[in-house]
Amino acid sequence: MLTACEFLPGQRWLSETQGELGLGLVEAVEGRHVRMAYPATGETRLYAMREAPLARVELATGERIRDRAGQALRVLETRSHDGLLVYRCETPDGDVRELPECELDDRLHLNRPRQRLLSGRLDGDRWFTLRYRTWLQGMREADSPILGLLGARVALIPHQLALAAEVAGRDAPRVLLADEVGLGKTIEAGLILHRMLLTGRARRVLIVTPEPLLHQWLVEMRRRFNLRFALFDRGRFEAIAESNPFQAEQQVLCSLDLLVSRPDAGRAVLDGQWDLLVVDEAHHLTWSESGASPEYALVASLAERTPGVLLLTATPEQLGRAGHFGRLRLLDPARFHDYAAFQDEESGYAPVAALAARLLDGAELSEADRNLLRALPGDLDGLSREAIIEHLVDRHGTGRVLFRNTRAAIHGFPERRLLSHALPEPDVYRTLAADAVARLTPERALGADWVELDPRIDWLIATLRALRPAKVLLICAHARTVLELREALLRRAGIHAAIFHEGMEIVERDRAAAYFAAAEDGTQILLCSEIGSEGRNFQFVHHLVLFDLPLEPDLLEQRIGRLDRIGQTETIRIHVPVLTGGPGEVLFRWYAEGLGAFDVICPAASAVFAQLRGSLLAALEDPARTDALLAEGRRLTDRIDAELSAGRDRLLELHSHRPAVSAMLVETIESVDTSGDAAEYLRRFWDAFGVEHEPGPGGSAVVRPGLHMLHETYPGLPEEGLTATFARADALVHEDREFLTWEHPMTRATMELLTASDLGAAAMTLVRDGHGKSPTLLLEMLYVAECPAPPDLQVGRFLPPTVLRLLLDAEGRDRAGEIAHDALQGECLTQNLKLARSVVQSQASRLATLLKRGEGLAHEALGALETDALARMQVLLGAELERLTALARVNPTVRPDEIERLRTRRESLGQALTRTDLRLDAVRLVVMA
Ligand SMILES: Nc1ncnc2c1ncn2[C@@H]1O[C@H](COP(=O)(O)OP(=O)(O)OP(=O)(O)O)[C@@H](O)[C@H]1O
Repeated sequence: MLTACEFLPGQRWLSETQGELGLGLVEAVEGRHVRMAYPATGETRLYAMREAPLARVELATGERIRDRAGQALRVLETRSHDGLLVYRCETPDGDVRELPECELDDRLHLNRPRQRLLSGRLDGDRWFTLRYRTWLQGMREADSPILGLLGARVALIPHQLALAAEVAGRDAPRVLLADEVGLGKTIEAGLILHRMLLTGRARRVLIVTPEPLLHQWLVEMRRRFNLRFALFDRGRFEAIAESNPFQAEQQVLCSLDLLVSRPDAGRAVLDGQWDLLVVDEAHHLTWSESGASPEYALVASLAERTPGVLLLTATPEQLGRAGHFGRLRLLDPARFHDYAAFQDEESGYAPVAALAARLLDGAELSEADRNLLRALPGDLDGLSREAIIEHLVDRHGTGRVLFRNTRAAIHGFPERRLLSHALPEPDVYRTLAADAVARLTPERALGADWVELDPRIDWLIATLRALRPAKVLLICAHARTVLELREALLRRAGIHAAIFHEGMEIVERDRAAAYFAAAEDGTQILLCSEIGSEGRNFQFVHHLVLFDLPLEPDLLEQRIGRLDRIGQTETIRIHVPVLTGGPGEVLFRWYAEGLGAFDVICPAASAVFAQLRGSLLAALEDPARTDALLAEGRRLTDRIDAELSAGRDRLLELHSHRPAVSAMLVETIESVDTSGDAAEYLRRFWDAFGVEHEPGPGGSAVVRPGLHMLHETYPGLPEEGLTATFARADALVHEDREFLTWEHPMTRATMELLTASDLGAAAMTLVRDGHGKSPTLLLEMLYVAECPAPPDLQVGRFLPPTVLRLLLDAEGRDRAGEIAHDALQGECLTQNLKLARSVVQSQASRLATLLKRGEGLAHEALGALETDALARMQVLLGAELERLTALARVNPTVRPDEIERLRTRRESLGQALTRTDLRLDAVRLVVMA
């Protein structure tokens, strides 16, 4: 609002005749004169107080402004102290601060649609239309099920989308993502955090990974989600002078090793005030009833003080069930406090899972099923089959905390083929190695000479030659073996190999991976140690050599998972050189015949291993026991497989993948992808703004800064320009092209640029509809209702910034329902200011009446909007609360604090939703002639 009042030094005023001077600042009052400084232009003016063409600047609640440092703010409240104004403002991050008026941005353009229209300061018609579309798009996104999922550069893989939507929809999710290796846990975590960031639910995010995976995460977050994480290694940690370096960044990626090995880093990270913690390869966090590793202890402390926690592991039971329990305990210590009780509980899931499965298959229910249904807590009578299944899945087991998708449930994965090669075990291996386990990697007992007598070397050379030019990944247990193998291949056969092991710096490893991946002059083989290759992506390779075999079945799965992952297009050939007659052969047969773990993933493997570990070790020492071991292994595998698929795993599978939900998500994203809306919006904006764009190769667009752009720069557009695509398929193939969607930072900055400025706030159009009578007027008004609230309340789900469009005819009737905005396209009168101004002058009093009438109508509509939003919020949160409370009675994985948070949220939302701001955002005069 601009008001008249007395002049005082420090006040801000605006020149009514020379708006281009920027905001004025009263420097001094000298007798009857006032001296006004205009810091934006460096000018000073002296005015006679009585006739100064100046208007006092007093901002209204809800106005978007900036301070001198450029920080974007929204006004929450205005207070006056001795004639000077202080604004209470909110930053986009939800922080609240005070801003004295003298700190206002000197270049502040006040968005005054009314004044602009009446003074004939008009923008092009297309800006008005863009403005309207921007608000409409914001409303569309607010409660969209695909928010955060749409803009990721990923193929639409159903189980990932459903999982991400479910987890990101929770208040402070704490879950273990345990999909089988290579099914996309990193992508799932990325989708979850992308949505949480876009909705404001998370701002400070910490990702902790093993050191070798740091760079891969950095790249995946950047290229797939446009998220720029700050990578903290030792150097960076030391280089930041702040007392807590982690406070310097909002999104941080760092290694668990750094946090554990440096006490100062560990302390600092605990003070980081994170909203969301992601821990990759969480099976490294070891726990047993008698103690925990330092890594575990650190993550436990972090998890205790961070509301959202995502733990990722493909092998949740690596190192046993106790470790698995320990990881669940990190997520919810209150629920998982007693290991024995946990084990008991798990054994009770089978009948419930069987019932859920029968319901799912549409089978007739037996009397026993019905009895079980009746015996289960909660009133299931009268519910549909789908609803009963949902209840069963939701209310039993670790369902809400643990997600595990399997290849068996997802389908469409390529096959694996085992190619074993029997080789004689050299005599010296038998005598030198300390015991049978040591003989599994016998070369370690010998010096570097082993390469001269080990038959696996010649076999490897011959195999590589036969497979040439196909790429081959070799994995073995030890880094030393990797180094010696490389040398032997070079010396004996002139074969260059890239290497990858835990002793290498991250940069060296990335270079090696790139050297191997290069299609033309890359190496044929990459030699990896066990740890060195964990979590890495090598799906472009189809041949895997297991130079030795690990004792732990989960490690075998991790190894095969380097190739057997999303994106693998061919049958995977697994080559195993087997040293016959010794423990190597026993272990090979154990995997091949006992567990059947080469051809497909063996879900029972870790449980069978835990039970038969002693027999396996005995057979390694004494191969004569092998047949008995294998028979026992097969029997146990079959039994556990059957139990798992009937019980725990079936429940897990039903809960981890909801086909109906994922189908809806895929369909919705595809329809937005194919609508071309975002492309059309951006192109219109670029044309209006002066950004150059032209068709590029293969349907792409080449975008460059134009010579006469409205502003000097355009957000996210480098001087040299960029190539962009609007097509998902194209974006997946051409990673060098920006994937422009509604969620891309460039699109979001464009939308912000429009709504935060006054572009298109006043416009005038001449529509010639040939009615032959004297011209008539229509006044189109866009009101925006905004509900100020901290971002984590997510008020936008119920009342997003909402545009109310009014179209008043000369008699003040609202015709918006009859005449759409798009139907009123005509001749923009911006170019003919003389005509525009004469229309305004001649209609000034009618316009004033219409504007007033519009305000009344908009306020009426606002009341309805608030009532409606409140009712929807009560219904939705009420149902969520009811569900959680009911769930808590039967399934203790629901944490009491979850329920409490939801309750508090409902209350705060109830208050916030009655404090909506309403303002006129834009106005357009349509002359019908
Ligand atoms: N939706 C997707 N679109 C495109 N690529 C994907 C998608 N999901 C996964 N991928 C690719 O598949 C591979 C495996 O994904 P990811 O690394 O997320 O799996 P993971 O389950 O974390 O694997 P690991 O168990 O080895 O840690 C990666 O190369 C990833 O980029």
